[in-house]
Amino acid sequence: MLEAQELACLRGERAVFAGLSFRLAPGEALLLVGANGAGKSSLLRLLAGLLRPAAGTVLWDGADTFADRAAHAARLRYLSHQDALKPALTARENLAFFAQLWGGETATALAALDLLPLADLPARVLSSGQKRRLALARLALAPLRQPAPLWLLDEPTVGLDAASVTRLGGLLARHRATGGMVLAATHLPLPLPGARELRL
Ligand SMILES: Nc1ncnc2c1ncn2[C@@H]1O[C@H](COP(=O)(O)OP(=O)(O)OP(=O)(O)O)[C@@H](O)[C@H]1O
Repeated sequence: MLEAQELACLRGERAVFAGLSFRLAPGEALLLVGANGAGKSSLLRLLAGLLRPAAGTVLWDGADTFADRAAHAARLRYLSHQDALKPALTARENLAFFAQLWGGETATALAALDLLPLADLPARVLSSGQKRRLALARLALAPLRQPAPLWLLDEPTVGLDAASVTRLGGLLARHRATGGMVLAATHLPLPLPGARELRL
């Protein structure tokens, strides 16, 4: 169970949000919506442990996530709005790096986002939607050794074609069916049936 209690966020000198509380149980999904600058990306960074709240706490099964940042990092996958790819490495090599860290099958993950035909191209030559698919393919590594129940996704569908959005929808559904949780910031429709909405 993830629980945010009375969170406040400061960026620079500016208060972005305050008094934010919510809970997320296994299998649930939360869509973060709101205007540009409302604080959606900031909230995801805060939940990922990359930014400290100005006030309030983030709890995992009742324990403060900042008390053991390594344990928290190991239970989550954070996809920022940047794709975080090494341009000189091929698509397969980019994913293999994360497979070594987390476990999971590179070929299976490539197939999940229909990237096998592009697997041996350097990431720098991929189109922007193809790069986004490669970033998302990390979610499909599905390692048994170190499963990550909490997925934090910042604008995951930007640049994706309709077929890729459907593939991502399948990935999200399978994750939730096995007790995974999803928090996604988006301005676009996202295939997350039954998701609650948190407006910032
Ligand atoms: N490193 C930073 N230093 C100072 N202010 C920042 C920093 N990062 C973000 N901000 C400010 O924090 C506020 C929230 O930004 P954030 O990126 O969380 O918004 P968002 O809701 O994700 O926006 P968008 O819909 O445009 O992606 C904005 O006003 C932004 O200018």
